[in-house]
Amino acid sequence: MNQPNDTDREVVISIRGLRNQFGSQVVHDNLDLDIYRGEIIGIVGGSGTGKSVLLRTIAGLNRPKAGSVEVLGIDVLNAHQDGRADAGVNWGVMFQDGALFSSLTVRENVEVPMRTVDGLDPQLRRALADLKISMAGLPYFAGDKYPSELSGGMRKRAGLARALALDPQIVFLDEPTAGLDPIGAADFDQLILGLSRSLGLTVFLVTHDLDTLHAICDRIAVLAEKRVLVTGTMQDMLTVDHPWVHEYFHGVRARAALDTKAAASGPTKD
Ligand SMILES: Nc1ncnc2c1ncn2[C@@H]1O[C@H](COP(=O)(O)OP(=O)(O)OP(=O)(O)O)[C@@H](O)[C@H]1O
Repeated sequence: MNQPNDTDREVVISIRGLRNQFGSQVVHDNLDLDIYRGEIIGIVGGSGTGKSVLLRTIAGLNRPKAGSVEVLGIDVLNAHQDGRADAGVNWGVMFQDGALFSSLTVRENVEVPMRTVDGLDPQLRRALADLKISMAGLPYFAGDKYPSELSGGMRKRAGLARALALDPQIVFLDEPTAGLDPIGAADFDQLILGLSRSLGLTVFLVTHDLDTLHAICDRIAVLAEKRVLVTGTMQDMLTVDHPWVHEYFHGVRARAALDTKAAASGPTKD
C-alpha cells in the first residue's frame, strides 16, 4: 500500500531480507522496509513481534543473522568503523525511560554525545545542550536537575534532548508516550510533530498508542508474521484484511482514538 509518489521520495533507511533470531526463536524473517526522508513512521505490532529489536538493529545495537540495513546510504552492518561513526552522528535514539545516566545532570547527559566532537569548546557545548533541552520542551532549570528529580514525562523529554544532541537527520523513539497521561502524551506527540516538520527530521516511532498514530504518523508499518506485513496511511490500515490488523485498527480503543481525533478537529460542516 504505497503512497502514489513513493517512488519519487528519498529513501533514508532501506532494510532487505532481515533475519533476527535468538536461539531457536526467529523474530524477523526476510523483513523488508523502506523509510522516507522527513516522514514520521509508526511501527506497530503485537507484543513480542520485534519492534524494539528492529529499532535496535537499524541503530546498530543488535547484529542480525542475515539481511542488509542501509541508513543514509551507509551499509551499517558492514561499514568500517569510520563509516559507522558517520552514520551514528546522523541519528539519535530515545529509549522508553529516557535511559539517562543517573549520576549526571540533564545537561551533562545531553553533553555526552557532544563529547565525541573533537575540539568543541566546553562553554559552547553547554550552551548547545541548553538549546536542545529547550527544544525538547523542558524549562531552563531542568538542565541542572538529576534524572531522579524529574517526572517521567520530563525524563522522556531529557532523553529526546539527548537524542537531538548532534543534530541528527533521523531519530528513533521507543514508545515515547508509554506511561504518560493523555494530556502529557498529546503534548509529546505535538512536540515530535513540530520537530519533524521544522527540522525535516525523519522519525522512526515504535508505539502502541493509537492516538499518536492518528495525530502525527504519516505512515504506519505493521509487524506481524515475522516481517513488515503492510505499510500505509491510517486510512489504508482500516482496509487491511488481517485478523490482528483488523482488531487493532477497528477495536474499542481504535474507535476511542478516532473519536478523540474527531473531537480535536472540531465540528464538521454540513
Ligand atoms: N537480546 C535478546 N536475547 C534474546 N531474546 C531477545 C533479545 N531481544 C529481544 N528478544 C526477544 O525477541 C522478541 C521480540 O522482542 P521485542 O522487544 O523487539 O518485542 P516488541 O515487539 O518490541 O514487544 P513489546 O511490544 O512487548 O515491547 C521477544 O520475544 C524478546 O524476548
